Amino acid sequence: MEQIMTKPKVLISDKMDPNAARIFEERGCDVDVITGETPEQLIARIGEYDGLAIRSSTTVTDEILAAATNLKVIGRAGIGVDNVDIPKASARGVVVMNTPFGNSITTAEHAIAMLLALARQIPEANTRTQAGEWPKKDFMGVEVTGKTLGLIGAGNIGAIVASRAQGLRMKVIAYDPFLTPDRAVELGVEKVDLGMLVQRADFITLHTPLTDETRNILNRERLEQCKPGVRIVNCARGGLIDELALKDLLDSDHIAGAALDVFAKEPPAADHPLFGTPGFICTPHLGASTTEAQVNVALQVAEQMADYLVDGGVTNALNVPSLSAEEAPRLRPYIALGEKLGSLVGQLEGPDVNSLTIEVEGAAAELNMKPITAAVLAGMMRSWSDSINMVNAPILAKERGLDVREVRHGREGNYHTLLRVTATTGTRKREVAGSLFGGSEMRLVEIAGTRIETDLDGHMIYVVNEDAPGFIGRLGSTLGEAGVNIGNFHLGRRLPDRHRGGDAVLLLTLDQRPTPEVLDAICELEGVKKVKALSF
Ligand SMILES: NC(=O)C1=CN([C@@H]2O[C@H](COP(=O)(O)OP(=O)(O)OC[C@H]3O[C@@H](n4cnc5c(N)ncnc54)[C@H](O)[C@@H]3O)[C@@H](O)[C@H]2O)C=CC1
Ligand SMILES: O=C(O)C(=O)COP(=O)(O)O
Repeated sequence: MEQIMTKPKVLISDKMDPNAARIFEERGCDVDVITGETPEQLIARIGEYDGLAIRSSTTVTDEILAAATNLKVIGRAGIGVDNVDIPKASARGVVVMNTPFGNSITTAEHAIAMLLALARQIPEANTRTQAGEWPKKDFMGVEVTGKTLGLIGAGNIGAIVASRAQGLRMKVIAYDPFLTPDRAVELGVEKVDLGMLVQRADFITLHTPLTDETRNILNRERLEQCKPGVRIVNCARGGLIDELALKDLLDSDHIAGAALDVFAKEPPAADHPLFGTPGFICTPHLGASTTEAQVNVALQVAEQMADYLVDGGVTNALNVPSLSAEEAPRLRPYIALGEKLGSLVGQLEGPDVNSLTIEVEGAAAELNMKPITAAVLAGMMRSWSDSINMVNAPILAKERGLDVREVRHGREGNYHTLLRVTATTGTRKREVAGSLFGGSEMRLVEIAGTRIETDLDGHMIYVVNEDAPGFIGRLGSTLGEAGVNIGNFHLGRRLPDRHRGGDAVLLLTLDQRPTPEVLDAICELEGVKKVKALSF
């Protein structure tokens, strides 16, 4: 996908294992590690970077993205990406990727640690014992063996928590609308709805992302429905539980204990209502904080971001399809060809295009089409408006209601490999086709039903004229008189019969951009039906 020719520059804006910076350097990126900045400081700095590597302390807002004029990729060394405005990043053409597995064991272990800490009130017992007391009679815990654990969210972390809890001889029930019955059997958990979960669980642990659907999933009403004496662990995201309701229900002893690693606002205010509440314990978003997990996510995020910035490979992106670093070099010439063909139809037809068909044939039919389609769309839409790239082009195309079709032909054609783009407006249909010669050199091979063979490069003029003797001479003189030198000249007659006296198509490469006067003069030549200046 996007490949940059100069050395890519990456900013690491959150505390990250030093392996990340090492990998960036080894992969040929310049890297700065500047943590703890205010949003204003980040806005002032971000414009110079191609990549931004973060954890949860940097919030990437639209204001930051607006200032990030060179940014191509945001890499989250971790899982949750609720601190990144992904729709805005996509609209601005920035890839957002995370490391979906690197810290999952560590986070699951933290949830289990919190669960046991709640069951045996370890934090408070520790504090008071170290303060010189011997408060043995004040602490009566509960066993977890035989108790029911309710999982809200049974994805990667939830599944690990389930297996660890089963090791502790707990019965695990799970609420997750995307959990299939087969997967539930595989995990050894009973799938239940949320109402059932809160009624039955002795312990509840949350492992969902924070989304519009999950925000306040444990709201006051749900918390009130919980089994009296329930203990709740949240090592997922603040915002999943109503913190004030939690405080009230801890105070009334309806909830026996709550352990939060995450808060709705981080860091929480020093006078947060839950602080000091009996039965409440917390950690400062430490779920992912083990040496092992931090090395994992640092290595992975740096490799993934470097793959994208250096080779165009895309892994674990949340807003574009994946493209392996091995696939990227094979696709690169097709991406260049797709962009040029897209640009050609975009310049010829303008923004009235309402449907686009992209066909691949021969060697191209073996490839992943998504990046090629994205390249055609980017090439086409960039000819009408700025700041469009392969990341935001498919989204913008969808927003404008463009009908995009992909067709993969198994048939043998005239070319070893072929990419055909057909753009339709309300009144016209424009078809162009291109191939790669020698595996990588792009050629336009068909336009307006005419076989032709040219590169699309620099300043060009497209002319359709009645095929009659003397025309080429007159055209050459018109350009010569205007002091415009012709670099290349390609001529073809319209298919299918290519008969004399029909229309001819000319594509000329010029050494300079033709002025409007030159284009007018060509328009006035006898037999000219269409003239269009193009630039690539
Ligand atoms: N405290 C910490 O330091 C860490 C926190 N996390 C948090 O943990 C979350 C979960 O991580 P993973 O398990 O790796 O993600 P995952 O994507 O593998 O699993 C999330 C699960 O939530 C389920 N889900 C989605 N919407 C739901 C809903 N409305 N109700 C119930 N379930 C729903 C999904 O189906 C999925 O199975 C992350 O999104 C992140 O916010 C992750 C790592 C560290
Ligand atoms: O990976 C996640 O989702 C986490 O919440 C970990 O956050 P952190 O990288 O420790 O700031």
